[in-house]
Amino acid sequence: MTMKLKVRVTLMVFSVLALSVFYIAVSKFPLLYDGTYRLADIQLPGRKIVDGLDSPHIFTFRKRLNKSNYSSDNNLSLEGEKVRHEEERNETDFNAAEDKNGNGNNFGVKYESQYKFRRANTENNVTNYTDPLVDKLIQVLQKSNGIKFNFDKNLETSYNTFLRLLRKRSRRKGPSLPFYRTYNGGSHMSNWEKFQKGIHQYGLYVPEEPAIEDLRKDMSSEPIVDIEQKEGGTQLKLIITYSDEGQALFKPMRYSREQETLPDHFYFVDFERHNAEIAAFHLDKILGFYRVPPTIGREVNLTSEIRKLADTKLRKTFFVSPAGNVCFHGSCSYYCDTSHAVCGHPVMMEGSFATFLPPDRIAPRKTWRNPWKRSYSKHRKAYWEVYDDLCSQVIEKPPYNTGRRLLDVIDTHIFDFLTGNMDRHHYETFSDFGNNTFLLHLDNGRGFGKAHHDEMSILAPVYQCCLIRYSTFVKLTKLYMGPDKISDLMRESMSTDSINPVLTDSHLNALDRRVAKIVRVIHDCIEQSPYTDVIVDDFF
Ligand SMILES: Nc1ncnc2c1ncn2[C@@H]1O[C@H](COP(=O)(O)OP(=O)(O)OP(=O)(O)O)[C@@H](O)[C@H]1O
Ligand SMILES: [Mn+2]
Repeated sequence: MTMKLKVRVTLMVFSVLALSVFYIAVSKFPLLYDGTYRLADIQLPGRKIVDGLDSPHIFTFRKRLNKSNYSSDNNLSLEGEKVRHEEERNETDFNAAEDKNGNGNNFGVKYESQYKFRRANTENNVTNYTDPLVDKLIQVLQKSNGIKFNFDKNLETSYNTFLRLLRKRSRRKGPSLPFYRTYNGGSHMSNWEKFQKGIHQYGLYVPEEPAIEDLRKDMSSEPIVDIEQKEGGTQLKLIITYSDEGQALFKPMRYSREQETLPDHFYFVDFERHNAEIAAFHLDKILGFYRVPPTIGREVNLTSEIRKLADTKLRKTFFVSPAGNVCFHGSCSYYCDTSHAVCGHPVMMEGSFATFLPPDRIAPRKTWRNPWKRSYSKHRKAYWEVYDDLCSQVIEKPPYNTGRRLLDVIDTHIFDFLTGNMDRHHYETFSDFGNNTFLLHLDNGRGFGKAHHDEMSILAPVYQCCLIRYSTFVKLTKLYMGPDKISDLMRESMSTDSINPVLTDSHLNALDRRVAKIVRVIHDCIEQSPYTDVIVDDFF
């Protein structure tokens, strides 16, 4: 036999072998491969069917939209739009859609009804959430790819070790901001400078960087030397300057930890919670995202630390309430009048302090409209709340048609589902890093408002796209399986904050429950399509 013929025969034998292995795998695990799967076919049980984009139904709907002034969502103007809150104030119907009865369909509620959890270990107020279908998914994944999904082998491994091993396999650090590449801050670099210098293409910081913990300590102890009201935004915020010239964004405490969002309040009239901002930092870090600026809690003396440094305009808004507490309301576009004042007890007030990002001239940021933005109207639903095919439109358009962006938006929604934040109208990126960069998770104050309710609709990008980043999936599955639960990791991580306990036990417990629910949504997706189409690495 000639050499050429030998190669050919070997190749043929291999192909036959590979085909038979594939055939056996498919017949044994039908769950794992469904050759008929297309993105447009995604249909979760109990939810309204939306056929492909060419469906006459959708077509008629589009026409109706185009005739009206609802069209903003339809054009998918996804780039660079500035944050606008006119929607809230004027209740215009930006990004809105209406079903035939004028109510919209809340898929989240329908989705909810399908969950049946088995609760175990209810001692010490601790609840484990298990779902037999999630357990089955984990077994199936392990059988089909024991290297990628080696959960049983890691059964005893702590979550933090698991995270470290996972990070070893991925890009950990990218290039830093151009301004900081050559900057070495002279003889002494403060921790906030080290933080800013450490911002890189794939995250705000790396967890190994000691300056992050030191910066958090600085923010809770450094004397405050200047304050200024933050322009823009809807709620009162102050820019704090410390004696080492570092700056932080201060959000005052309005609620006690136990105060839940009022049942009749929409997400867009809910006050922000300072503890939600702090908890969001810890949650983001535990999830290995590193997309929330380091944030701490601190008690300030309203008279000697704030009023003393206020300019005349801000000082005029300070007063003593009938209860004898020092209050102020500042001036802003929305919640800044006597009836929305924030008050100390009697002069001390808790707040959240988030490290300031580098200013625009050093690190300009780009603001993007979230494709799954809500309607910000009490009468209307957003398009994606009524129809299920938004993802197939988004996935066609830059920057979602390539690179990491869509997976990042899905991560953001998973993060928001865990905190219960429905207020992700926009997100920001650093312009210098282009499109292949992480999304900043700023403005998390509307999370942790309802401990006993899980808002499934926040997961819409997950169940409408049926996509999740591999690393996010295995982290959540690890948290589901233990031994470390997300509630315990959060409790531990937040224990050093000076306003500890940051979250009530009910909110911590909710995190465990929500982790199980996310993995269950992924199970439902994999029931419809091959797991390799659902659990993906950065793609395209
Ligand atoms: N850590 C930070 N450093 C620098 N700028 C920040 C930081 N956090 C937030 N910002 C900026 O401040 C603006 C307002 O902050 P935030 O969104 O938290 O307040 P808000 O009152 O909820 O605003 P909005 O009503 O627009 O949602 C944001 O658009 C963001 O660009
Ligand atoms: Mn906001």
